[in-house]
Formats: sequence, C-alpha cells, structure tokens
Amino acid sequence: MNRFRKHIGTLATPYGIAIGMASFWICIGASLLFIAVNEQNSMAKVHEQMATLIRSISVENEATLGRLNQQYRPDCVDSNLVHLRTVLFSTRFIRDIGIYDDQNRLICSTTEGRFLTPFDTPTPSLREIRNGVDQSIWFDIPILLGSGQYHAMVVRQGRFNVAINQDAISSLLGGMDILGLQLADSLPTPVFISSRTNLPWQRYFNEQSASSHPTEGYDWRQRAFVRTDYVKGTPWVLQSYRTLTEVIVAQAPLASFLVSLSALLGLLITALVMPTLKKQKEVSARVHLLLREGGILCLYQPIIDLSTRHWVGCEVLMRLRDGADLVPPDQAIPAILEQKLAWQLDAGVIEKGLKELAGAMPPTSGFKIAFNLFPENISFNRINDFVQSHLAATWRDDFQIDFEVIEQSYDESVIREIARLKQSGYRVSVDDFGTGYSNLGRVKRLAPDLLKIDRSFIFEMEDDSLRSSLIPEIIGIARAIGSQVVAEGIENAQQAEQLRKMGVEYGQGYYFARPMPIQDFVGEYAAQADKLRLSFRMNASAPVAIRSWSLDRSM
Ligand SMILES: Nc1nc2c(ncn2[C@@H]2O[C@H](COP(=O)(O)O[C@H]3[C@@H](O)[C@H](n4cnc5c(=O)[nH]c(N)nc54)O[C@@H]3COP(=O)(O)O)[C@@H](O)[C@H]2O)c(=O)[nH]1
Repeated sequence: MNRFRKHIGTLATPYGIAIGMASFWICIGASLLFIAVNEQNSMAKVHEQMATLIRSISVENEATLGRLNQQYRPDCVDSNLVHLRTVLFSTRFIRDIGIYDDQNRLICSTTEGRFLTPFDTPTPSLREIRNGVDQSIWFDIPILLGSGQYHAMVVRQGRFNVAINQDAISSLLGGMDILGLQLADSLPTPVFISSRTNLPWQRYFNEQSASSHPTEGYDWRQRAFVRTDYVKGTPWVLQSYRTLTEVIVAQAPLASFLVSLSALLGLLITALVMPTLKKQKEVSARVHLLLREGGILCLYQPIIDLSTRHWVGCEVLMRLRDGADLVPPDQAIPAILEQKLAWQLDAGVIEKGLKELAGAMPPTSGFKIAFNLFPENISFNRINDFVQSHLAATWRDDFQIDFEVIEQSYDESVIREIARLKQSGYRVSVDDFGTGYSNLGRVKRLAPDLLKIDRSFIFEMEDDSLRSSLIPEIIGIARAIGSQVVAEGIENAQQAEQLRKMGVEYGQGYYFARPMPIQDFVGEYAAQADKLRLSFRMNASAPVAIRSWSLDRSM
C-alpha cells in the first residue's frame, strides 16, 4: 500500500509544481504591473514639477519682454542700461537683457554694455507668433559672465531680448528626458535632451502626433514606458522614456522584494495544493480497488412524514472508506464516473444497504429504502435481477424500494425502463428537482411517485428568495402529475412547519437527523418509535399517534 501511495504522490508532484509555478508567474505579472504603475506615477510627478517651472519661466519671459518694449527705450546709454539692470533684480530666471538697433543688430547688453562691434542677428532656432506677439528663440548661445561663460536660451521680442541660463534648465531636466517645443501646428521639436538619451528618443518624439493631450503608456515597439505632457498655456512639451530594464534596475529593492514574495507565494501555494492533489490522485487511482475490496460504507438518513414526524424510510448514502479516511461522494463520484464504475458503485450500495437494513431493522410495514441511481444504470432487468437476488437472501418482504433518479431528458427506452420498474412495485423519485431545466412535459413522461425538491430551494426559504418562491410551483407540478413531494435539506423547525403547511408530505434534512451508520440509525429509529408510542398512550385520540403506528404504506 505504501509503495502505491508513493507512486501516486509522484504523479501529483508535477501538477503541484505547475500550479506553484503558475502562481509564481501570476505574482510576477502583478508585481510588474505594480512597478509600472509606480513608474508612471513618479514620471507624472517629475513632469508636474517641471511644468510648474516652465510655466513660471514662460510667464516671466512674456511679462518682462512686454514690459521692456512698452516702458523702456531701446537705447544703450549708461543710464538706460542701469534701469534695465534694475529690472533684472526682480526676475528669477532672466540673467541678461539685450537691445537691438533699427538695423536688426544686437548692440548692447546689461552685462557687457555697448559692444565694440554690433552682432548681426542669426536665423532663430524657432519663431513663434502667439496672440499677436512675435518671438524668436535661439538656443545654445554662449554668453560671457565675468570670467566664466554660460549657454543661454535667448528670446527676442521687438527691440529687446532676454537670456536665460540654459544649463540651469538642462539640469532641471532631472528625471525627465526631453524638453521640446511645439510651435503652431508642427510636430514637437526636441530642444533639450537629457545626456542619457540617444537617437531613438528624438525619433520617437517626432513620431508623436501634435496632440495637446498627455499620453502615457508602454511602447511595445521600443519596450519602454513613455509619458508626454503638454505644458498648459505654453508651447513646451515634456517627455520621459524608461525601458523596462531601466525601470526594474531603478526600483531594484522593490523588484527584488516582490520577486522573493512571488517565489514565497508560489512555494506556499504548492505546499497547500499538494496534499489535496495527492489525495485526489490517490482517490481516482484507488476507487476501483475500494469498490472491489469492500470500501463502500453506507450511511442512512431518515425520511420523515412531515405531518406525523414519523420516520417512514431512509435514503442510503455512500462514502468510500480508505483506511482511516472517509472519501465523500463529491470526491469519489467524479473518479467513479471517469473510470466507468457507476454500476459497481450503485450495485455495491444496494447490496450493502439491503444487507445492513435487513439485518438490523425490526420488522416494519413498508419501510421505504431510497437508493440513488446513476442515469446509465437505469435498466429494469439488470436492477430487478440484482435487487431480487439480494432481497431473497435477506428473507425480508417488508421493504419498499425507491430509486432516486436525477431529472434530465431521458430517451424513450429509459422512460420504458422506468415504467417497468414502477409496474414491478418499485417506486421512482425524481431527485434534485428544480436544479435542471425543469419541464412539466419531461417529468410527466417519467411519471415519478415522488418529486424531491432540491435543498437549494429550502436553504433560501428564510430569505424569501425568488428561488424559494418557486416551491409552491414545484408542488403544483407534483400535483399535476399525481406525485407526492419530499423536501430535502430541511435544517430548522420553521422550514419543516412551513413546508408541511404548503402540503409537502415528506422531509429530509439535518434538522431531523444527519446521515448515520446503521447501528445509530436503528437505535434512533427505535427511540423515535418509543417516543411516538408514548405520545399515543398519553393522547390516544391524537391523529399523529394513530398514523405513527400504521406506517404509511403509501410511501
Ligand atoms: N449514485 C449515487 N449517488 C450517491 C450515492 N450516495 C450519495 N450520492 C450522491 O452524492 C451527492 C452528495 O451526497 P452526500 O454528500 O451524501 O449528501 C447528502 C446529504 O448528506 C445531504 N443533506 C441531507 N440533508 C441535508 C441538510 O439538511 N443540509 C445539507 N447541507 N445537506 C444535507 O444531501 C445529500 C443527499 O442528496 P440527494 O441524494 O440529492 O437526496 C448527492 O447528490 C447524492 O445523491 C450513491 O450511493 N449512489
């Protein structure tokens, strides 16, 4: 046996590992998503800071150039340059102011005074006319400052220009990659590009449409996260670009923590599913053996007459006994059906059930024994031969055998088999009624003796659910086809009482008793009978006691 279990355990291992690996990769995917969202958020934050700064520079430029053109003379005399220098005290970003003569030459600036030779104006890098204001922009203009030099972005409007330290702007690029300008309807043109960028950036940038909406997302072609923002009220455009590898490297501590967590979860899930998988594998490999080697255990759940509360019968429910373990039907049945062992199971339960009940039950009067039948086992000859041979061996003729079949669309031959069973004195119940596509025509053809209302309808009775509101409809169907009704899954007194009032004849459920082994069942059955006998003596005229003595033969 141990060798057998070990072999099955080996079979379960690859599935367990596969589930663990799948969980690991799902967690890695979720981690990547988390990192990506994190990256997008930090990009958005950097862009927001940068946009605030650019708006400030832009506002300062426009205001200063407007003021210069309106309030100052384009004159290089010292007194005028002193006035212009005072303007610089109130600016945050502008370092220098220049003046052009009427021949379009730069003739002086606030830092250098009048030039010995005026500078001809080169073609601007960009020219922008917005709201009637004409501005020309040059980038990378070297400007002397004392003994040093800086690169400036120079903006001209009218006869004045202002110089902004471009190095300071470049350093402000911070976590961003491209600062561009979008003029009129043209595509954005990169102006400052961070030092870590190379050609593909620019290419990517130029491929962007001249849209004024921010875009963010993952570019599958370049395998990178890209975010573009248009700085409101200015022609400036910001863009950041991070490859997946860069993002992971930048968030290395978080990434390694998430990978470890994913691995841990994968291992944990493997460890958790492995025993269940092993068990399932064991069950499916062992059902054949268990059915053959007397592994069937029968439990008996009473069926109660709801008016008299008398135990009028029982349903025989199987468990598979595997050593010390009891395998419940929901685990055993799929394996049994898969291995085409349906008859072995039903026959095994009928044989064992009849033997146990015949050996332990006192003489009764039509005690009902309900067996479940798989649809594939509905064959009069096979069932009848089998039951009769085993019933004969018990020397009992006081049992009423009932077969519970599920509701489904059976073909004509099965319906004939069911009719033959009924003609020969067996009773037939439609089990789990209401769970299939219940159809009056279909149950009518089956003409069952009993309809068993599925327990899902009973569970919801307290909630007054739509489902439970169908119980009277089911009772109506039963009446229309001349069947009695059994309600299964009764778990409390209210349900039992309500169902009785609705006219349901029989009940089954944990409220009355759980499925139990034969000794317990027979003991309980006797105790119930004693209780009812006592109540009969105390109240001889009570109809409940009278009925309890004459076990309802109509069941
Ligand atoms: N062909 C065969 N099918 C069988 C056999 N034995 C069982 N079965 C089918 O397996 C399904 C599950 O059965 P089981 O786990 O035994 O559950 C039964 C009861 O324990 C359960 N029940 C009864 N009362 C209550 C209750 O108040 N609450 C609650 N939660 N559960 C309750 O219901 C099951 C009985 O169902 P049914 O047969 O529909 O009357 C089940 O579908 C069995 O049919 C077998 O030998 N052969």
